Amino acid sequence: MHGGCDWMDTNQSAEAKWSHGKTIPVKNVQALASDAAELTDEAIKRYIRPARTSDVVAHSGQSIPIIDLARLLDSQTYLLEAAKLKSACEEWGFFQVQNHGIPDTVLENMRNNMEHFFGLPLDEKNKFGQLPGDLQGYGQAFVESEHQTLDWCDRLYLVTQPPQERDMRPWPTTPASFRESIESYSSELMRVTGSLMGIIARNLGVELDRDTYANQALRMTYYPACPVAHDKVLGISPHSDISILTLVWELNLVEGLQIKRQDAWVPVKPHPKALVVNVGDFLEILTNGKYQSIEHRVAVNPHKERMSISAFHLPKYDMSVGPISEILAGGELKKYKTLRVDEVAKVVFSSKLDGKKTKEYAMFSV
Ligand SMILES: O=C(O)CCC(=O)C(=O)O
Ligand SMILES: [Fe+2]
Repeated sequence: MHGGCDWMDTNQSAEAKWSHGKTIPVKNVQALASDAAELTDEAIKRYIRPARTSDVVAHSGQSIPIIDLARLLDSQTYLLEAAKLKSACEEWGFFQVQNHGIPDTVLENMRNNMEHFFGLPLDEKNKFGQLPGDLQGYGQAFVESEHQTLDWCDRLYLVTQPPQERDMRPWPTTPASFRESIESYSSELMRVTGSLMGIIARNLGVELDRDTYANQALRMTYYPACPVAHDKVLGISPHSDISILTLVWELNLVEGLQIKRQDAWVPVKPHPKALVVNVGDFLEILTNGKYQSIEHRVAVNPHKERMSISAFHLPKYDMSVGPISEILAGGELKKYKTLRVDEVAKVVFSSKLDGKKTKEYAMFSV
């Protein structure tokens, strides 16, 4: 094949991969929230959740473990820090990573560009909006019905790695340095993920092919302040991530993320120098449940907007993932089916966020 045909083929295959998830378009939340007079009971009724008994927020001072990447990479301190990582994966499924080595300039550029982008007028942001049938771009996700409760956030979602999977159309060109910032941020996060996954594999006593975490997508989320009924509204519904590993940067340090632990919601305090890392569903499947993905959600703030970037690292889409035989103890049965990654993605990306969806789908029934 030559010239134009090559380009078309590449473009079509990127589109085909991402058209397997779908979402119903809904109103922009930032625009709704920006006009106090607009925030009538009628306007926000689609965001209001029925009260739930499991809504206890733990304020007992529990906080997720902190892992130091520099200590993990230093042979003098490796053993102790790797043991901490092992227990964080087994006992919590969530931890913070400090000393990740991402240059301050990379983080600052990304923060400035993201703030600038979300501050643009709606029609400017919509130039990079989702097209029908595509999840990438500026918009929303996980809306499967006209009746479901909606999340109080807007998102910019982009497939970033490997580079040949990129569709550049929804990558913003305003501000001018945004694409370059995304590129640098994305490769730094790939490096951190590679280091963590190397040690996670050693802790598990297995070899993990890099293809297992070769795909990366960034979800940049903007949660407007919610001056009315903020205690009945959520920024993101309870869910676990489909990924192998997710790395979240709470870039303006506003609280909101809460993780489910022993039936209470534990707030995660943003740390200025750390990334929040969580075990995803595919890592749970690979480890036959030794490491579990944890349900989490985001609460909204009545006065402050919140911004975060989630970097999802996933296996290549044409891979099949199931429990790794080498980590099954003698006689241990596989609890999860072996499924193609793109098939699981299709189910998860076309339905509303609702608890541990992948697990329901992938687990053998007992
Ligand atoms: O905003 C956050 O802190 C977390 C967002 C999240 O859970 C997600 O994007 O899957
Ligand atoms: Fe998440």
